Amino acid sequence: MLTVTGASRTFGELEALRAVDLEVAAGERVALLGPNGSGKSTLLRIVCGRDRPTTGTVVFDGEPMTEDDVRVRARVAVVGDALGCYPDLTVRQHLELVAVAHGVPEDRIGELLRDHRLADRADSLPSALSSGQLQAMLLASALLRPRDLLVLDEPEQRLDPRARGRLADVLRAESDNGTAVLFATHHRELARVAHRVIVMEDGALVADGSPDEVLAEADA
Ligand SMILES: Nc1ncnc2c1ncn2[C@@H]1O[C@H](COP(=O)(O)OP(=O)(O)OP(=O)(O)O)[C@@H](O)[C@H]1O
Repeated sequence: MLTVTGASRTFGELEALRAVDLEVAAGERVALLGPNGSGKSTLLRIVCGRDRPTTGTVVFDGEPMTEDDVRVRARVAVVGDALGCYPDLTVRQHLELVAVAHGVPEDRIGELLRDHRLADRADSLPSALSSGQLQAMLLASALLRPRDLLVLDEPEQRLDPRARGRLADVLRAESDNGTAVLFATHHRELARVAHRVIVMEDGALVADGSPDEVLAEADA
């Protein structure tokens, strides 16, 4: 589904990504671990078409990704920033907007609100939500729209342990349905949900293997 080859990204003198190669297959769950500033978000922004590599290529479903690629906008769901949040729309209106924009029926909205413990906040504005509820709304929005690749940047942020458990279930169900899932996390237990864990350091991929292999090595 996704092939990144030799992707680098520099910001002035800083090499935030150093010739990264990465493949994620349909139905695969891949976790990115690594310290603050190691390049995880930079890589995720590039794979979802929100930034371009300074050098290297990104191929999505067999086609080179272009700037502001319509295919990517239609098929890649992203959870990772609050940019998708309008201060004057309620939680339910956000989901309705996503449904209309992506041409999907609105009949799953109620179920998503219930699944993500937002049913009693459906008529609240984002400013009245807790940070965990806001994160739940962004996740529910991504799950309402069509997607072949789901990209999540630290989706566990601000979630309590039960909500984190639901997130782990969502990630498993997504890839069981054939969606490629790529997520950055600082939470090792969430990384265990992945088929493959990749560790980044200083802009480079320094380990890639099963959760057992990679996390045992990281502990050593
Ligand atoms: N727009 C930008 N301009 C300049 N430097 C940037 C920019 N975006 C990222 N960087 C730098 O690139 C490096 C990688 O940042 P990135 O956000 O990818 O790290 P990360 O692994 O996601 O970190 P964290 O775990 O803290 O989220 C950092 O040194 C960061 O300061």
